[in-house]
Amino acid sequence: MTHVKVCGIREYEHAIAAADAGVDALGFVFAESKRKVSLKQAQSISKRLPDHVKKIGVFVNASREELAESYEFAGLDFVQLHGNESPLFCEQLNLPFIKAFRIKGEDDIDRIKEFENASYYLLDSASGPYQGGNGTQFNWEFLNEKEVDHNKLILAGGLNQDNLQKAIEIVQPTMVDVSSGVETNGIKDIHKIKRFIGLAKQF
Ligand SMILES: O=C(O)c1ccccc1NCC(=O)[C@H](O)[C@H](O)COP(=O)(O)O
Repeated sequence: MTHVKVCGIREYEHAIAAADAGVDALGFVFAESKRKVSLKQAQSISKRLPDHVKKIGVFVNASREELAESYEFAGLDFVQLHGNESPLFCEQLNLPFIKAFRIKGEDDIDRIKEFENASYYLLDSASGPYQGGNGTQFNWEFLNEKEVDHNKLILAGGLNQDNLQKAIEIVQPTMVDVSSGVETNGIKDIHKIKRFIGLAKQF
């Protein structure tokens, strides 16, 4: 069964609806974004959620100090790194981390090898103006010839209820990540969240 992460959570009612529908992880964006939350907002949501739902903080080129403080303050289980964080920076972090990769071509997938101590690798699209959450898809076929540990693979980028089944069949990730695909007019939509989670759990 494929695990599900819903990213860009800003409201408790969306978080608890996702938790009740069986979500495995929720993402709080601390980087510059229309989905940005404060540490206090994230903490207030995070502490009311069940322990089995993993809380993930999303960052772009944050300092070690910011990552460590945010991890503690907001009760995070992982930090998710969407910037140019180097393998050395990640190795010395001493926090459970997910490294995000923006995939333009097959070669971008080879960079995963440099981050062996990542808990997960999140593959996202490179198209769109932001470092993540663009609602755009990359070519999943790029993974075809690659030796990647699928138990550590999170697929992101433009997923929605219409392309989810095909995405899971082609990529076989351990987890799928969605943000734009469960929004209506830029706001999380509880019906879409529930439908997406229910669908992912069938595969
Ligand atoms: O969601 C954002 O606004 C964001 C901004 C800056 C860095 C990362 C961001 N999101 C990270 C995620 O994990 C998203 O869920 C992922 O990029 C997929 O988003 P989408 O294509 O909208 O489903």
